[in-house]
Amino acid sequence: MSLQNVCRKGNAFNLLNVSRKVQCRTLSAAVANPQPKQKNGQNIVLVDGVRTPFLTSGTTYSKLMPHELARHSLLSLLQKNRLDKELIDYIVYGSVIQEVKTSNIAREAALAAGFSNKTPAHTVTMACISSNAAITTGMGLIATNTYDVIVAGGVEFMSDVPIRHSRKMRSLLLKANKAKTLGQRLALLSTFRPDFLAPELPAVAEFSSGETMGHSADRLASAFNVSRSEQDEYALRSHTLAKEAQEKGYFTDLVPFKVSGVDQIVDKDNGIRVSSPESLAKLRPAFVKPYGTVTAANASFLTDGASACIIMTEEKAKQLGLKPKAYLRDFLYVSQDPVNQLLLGPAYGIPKLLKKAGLTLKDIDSWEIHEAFAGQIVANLKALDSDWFCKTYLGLNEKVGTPDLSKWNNWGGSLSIGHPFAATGVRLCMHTANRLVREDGKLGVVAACAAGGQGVAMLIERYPGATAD
Ligand SMILES: CC(=O)SCCNC(=O)CCNC(=O)[C@H](O)C(C)(C)COP(=O)(O)OP(=O)(O)OC[C@H]1O[C@@H](n2cnc3c(N)ncnc32)[C@H](O)[C@@H]1OP(=O)(O)O
Repeated sequence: MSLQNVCRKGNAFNLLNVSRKVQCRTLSAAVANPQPKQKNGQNIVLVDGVRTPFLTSGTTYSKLMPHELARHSLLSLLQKNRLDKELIDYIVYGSVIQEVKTSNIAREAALAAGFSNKTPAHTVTMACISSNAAITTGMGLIATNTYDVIVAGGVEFMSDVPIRHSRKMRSLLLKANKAKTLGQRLALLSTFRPDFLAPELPAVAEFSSGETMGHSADRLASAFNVSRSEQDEYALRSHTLAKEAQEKGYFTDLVPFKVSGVDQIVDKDNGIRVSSPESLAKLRPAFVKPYGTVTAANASFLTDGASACIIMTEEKAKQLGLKPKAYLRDFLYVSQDPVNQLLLGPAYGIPKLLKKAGLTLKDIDSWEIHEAFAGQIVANLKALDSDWFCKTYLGLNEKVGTPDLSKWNNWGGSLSIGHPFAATGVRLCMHTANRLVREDGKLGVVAACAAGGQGVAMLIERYPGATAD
């Protein structure tokens, strides 16, 4: 049976009904009174995290370089928490579409921020979960007693992406560089053809299949029978909740940015846009034309932004007199077929994480799930609520069920706040930590899909006495 059939086997999904009336179902592995434990005996805490305002690409950040955005997140993190640079043992930073001049952007941003040249830094890349990978790399370094205090973050800069010469042109230029005589150069010149000039533009696409993320999301939505109106409804929910959270001042992870050469200080995400259902319905498909259902409004948009957080052992935080936001309790990565299941990371990761931690859906107080596309999110929810999907692909005896949507991305998500690929993971963790405080919860789950058919799920627990500032 193919994914195309799964939707026909499940109930129609209605976002508004689900959000208010959902009944959480238990995982078969559920245990009573769960108490997440740290496996290595050391509690690792998320002390705090910050981000630049997330801006649609081509707007106010467009003249910067990515390491400058990253620098701002690093400096703001230290300033906000009144920490000395010398305290930081190691920096791990994520980046997806790399600026070739700053390929180890962790190091370049650290040097630009004035960190000592004795502070090592490396860059990780794992598509849209790169800053999750940075955080969990940091957790590993702490767990092995290699370092005590880690800064983890990520940056993405879609306003300027590397555009390459064609392979033929690159080959010609490299040969010309090595040519020793005028004759050799002229001989090479005679091989030039006008089509060599066609540039290679980067695409937000899967290398193994060549398919764009948007096209794949459209196919996924169709496979799970997610209608256009369900997608628009979800997108509208995301923008509405993000606007509310923005107006209430909940985005305390956001640090204003004075961009050089720009008079006004950037102090808000600029992609949040609450539209009417009618105007959303009028938009044309963005990827699969003319019949696709993914549009510019129900897709995450190309975004510039950077984020950074600080993690350490609980013991170290106590020594330093810091007040952490949360415990980083557990995490895992999943990977699956990058063609037909490219964006199903949460559907694979959430059940596995809950099982590992001995928890059920109803134990989770805050869900922070990356919204690559509205259709992708609804497809993941349908997958979790499908007996067929859970039995066939997750090896479970029954469906996982639907998380309580009244606890789901309550401050909006990547659709509305923006998705600077490698910076999103820290934003998800910080929104989880801050929501647990404001919503008086204990446990939160972060989950995200990523290119390559991969995904992450993380378990976060509110720290006693944490504040949401
Ligand atoms: C694991 C992962 O995360 S995978 C996800 C990775 N990310 C991606 O793949 C990025 C996907 N997004 C994109 O590529 C781009 O944002 C696109 C192709 C969807 C849209 O790009 P653009 O066409 O440049 O978008 P643009 O902002 O111009 O919007 C197109 C139209 O939609 C309208 N629109 C956009 N958002 C909204 C909205 N929320 N409400 C109403 N109208 C909207 C715009 O006003 C515009 O209308 P116009 O043509 O009348 O001016």
